[in-house]
Amino acid sequence: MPPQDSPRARRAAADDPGVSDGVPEATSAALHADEQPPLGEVPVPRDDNSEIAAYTRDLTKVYGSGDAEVVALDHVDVDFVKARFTAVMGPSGSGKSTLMHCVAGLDAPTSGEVVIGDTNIATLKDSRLTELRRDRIGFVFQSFNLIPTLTALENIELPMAIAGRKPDPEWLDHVIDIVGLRSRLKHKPSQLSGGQQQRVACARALVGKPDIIFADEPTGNLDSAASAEILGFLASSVTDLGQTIVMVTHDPTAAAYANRALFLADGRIVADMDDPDRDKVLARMVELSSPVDASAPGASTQAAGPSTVQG
Ligand SMILES: Nc1ncnc2c1ncn2[C@@H]1O[C@H](COP(=O)(O)OP(=O)(O)OP(=O)(O)O)[C@@H](O)[C@H]1O
Repeated sequence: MPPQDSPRARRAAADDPGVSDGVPEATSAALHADEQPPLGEVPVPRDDNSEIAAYTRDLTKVYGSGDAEVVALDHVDVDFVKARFTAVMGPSGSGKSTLMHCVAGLDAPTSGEVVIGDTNIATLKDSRLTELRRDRIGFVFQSFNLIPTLTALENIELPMAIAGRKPDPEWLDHVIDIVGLRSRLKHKPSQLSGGQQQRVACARALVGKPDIIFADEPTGNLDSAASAEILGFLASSVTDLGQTIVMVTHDPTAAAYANRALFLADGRIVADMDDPDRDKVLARMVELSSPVDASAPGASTQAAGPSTVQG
């Protein structure tokens, strides 16, 4: 797995020339602290954002009003450090999709700041926001979202073609090789398996070298073998290419491919786990979805806490 993502390791990574070149080195692995804070105790945000791909401050999203009001995000502060793979987890309705949509500029916050690189997207006009999404953000969706009438290669090139840009041929070649699609480039999506279609979507996201890729349940429509392939590919694009990825998932096995798992409950971040593995993630999910029984052995005394988080 890629280098660990503890706050200390992340600070070290920020000073690491290997990371600032966009390719993380393994040096921060040794700095990983294996301890997880209890539920609700999460680190405060960093003040040095030099190596942060995206962050939010005081991000709040309220849907509806009056009796119908729903606070989907409740003053969320989170940093996504460059060249790291973050899984966003939490019970249904906890705010995962809303967080992703607000950070990706797909939905407007009610209040607060969302910054991609050095651009506060809350202040952008619609046309600039569309450009930013096209040029600096990659998306991978559960349903692949490929154009059925275009070949795999045309789908990969589409966002850049819309932007009137040509992909760097060497980089395009490299991406095609890493996703293993060379022999399928002329196939239409209907002639590809689900896993191959998702590889096309991953290549499409990677080819423009975005600041950050958002993956929304990328393995939700895949069998376990194809899921493992896609998750392994996403993880290696972080380790080998220095890509930053934020993935919303319900699946603890998928989260175990990430460097870090954030847990949302009621629109707040209530836990921040470095080096997630399936069992640790499952245990947190169980804690989050069951009422806390203080008399239970080993029960956490806090059900939820501050939504401030360091990336
Ligand atoms: N367009 C909307 N209008 C009103 N309420 C909404 C809207 N979108 C989301 N919500 C509400 O906001 C809260 C957070 O929803 P969100 O979809 O972000 O949760 P989630 O964690 O992604 O859920 P799931 O895991 O079920 O996809 C929920 O209570 C949801 O009902």
